[in-house]
Amino acid sequence: MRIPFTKMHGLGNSYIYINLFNVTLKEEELSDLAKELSNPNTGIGSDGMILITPSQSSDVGMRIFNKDGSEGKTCGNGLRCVAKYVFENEMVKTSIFQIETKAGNVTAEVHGTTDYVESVTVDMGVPHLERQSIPMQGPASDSVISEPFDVNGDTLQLTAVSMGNPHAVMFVDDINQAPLYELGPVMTKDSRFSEGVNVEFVEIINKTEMHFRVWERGSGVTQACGTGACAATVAAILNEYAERDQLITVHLAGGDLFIKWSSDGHVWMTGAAVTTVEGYYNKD
Ligand SMILES: N[C@H](CCC[C@H](N)C(=O)O)C(=O)O
Repeated sequence: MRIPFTKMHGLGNSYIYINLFNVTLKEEELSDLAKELSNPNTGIGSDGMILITPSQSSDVGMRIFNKDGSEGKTCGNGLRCVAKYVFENEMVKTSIFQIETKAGNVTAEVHGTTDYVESVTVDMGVPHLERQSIPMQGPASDSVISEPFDVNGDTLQLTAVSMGNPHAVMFVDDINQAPLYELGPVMTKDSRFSEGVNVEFVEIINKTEMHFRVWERGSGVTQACGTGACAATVAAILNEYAERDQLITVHLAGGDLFIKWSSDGHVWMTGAAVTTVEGYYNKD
């Protein structure tokens, strides 16, 4: 079976995009297909697979699968690339439109033309802080803001934020010393996070800038994580390192994202989206 695909990335966080307006895939095959396409040796190579789907409630829908075949609920870098793709392919008629995700519908605005969309702004909605929304073990309505979290013999100060997917944010003095590889794989599977967690380390530079690194649930270390950058900005503001309504520059390994947690509660993310490959994948 020849499957048409587009490989795109947001700051180096790459996915293989399949447009289900043109292709039919079996639900039971999706997890294995994501693993297969993500494999750099026998597949195409990416952090996972993203499906562009018809939607009853929005202009289009998006589903994200991690490298290990697990399905996430949303994806910031993915949303920007989906917005670029559907606008450039004239699947939507306006530069502002809705995208349905498993974490709810979001509004995207593309910057550019149908010939070339350079960047995209997405209203990522309202973050959720209660343990039950992360989800995280403990009193359901409590939030977790710089709370002690014992792991691997260390006690870390952890802030938990859901952007529709779960994030554990820790602040460090030097991002280059962040224990990403030591703690990422352990925390992402810690039983206190019943659905796993995306693990982020942040070094505050000043009130409007931070360094950021991520170990993603289901994909490991990636170059960037859009929902993670949103979660890190919310965590920085909750810990009074930054302020609401300010545009925060998040320096990720793959580049910069511009995030604002506005006083109406919504988190706004702006950043690049790049198409690198279009082709056909020969599936046995
Ligand atoms: N890279 C994505 C996040 C994927 C999240 C996924 N790892 C999960 O929640 O399982 C982003 O740009 O937001």
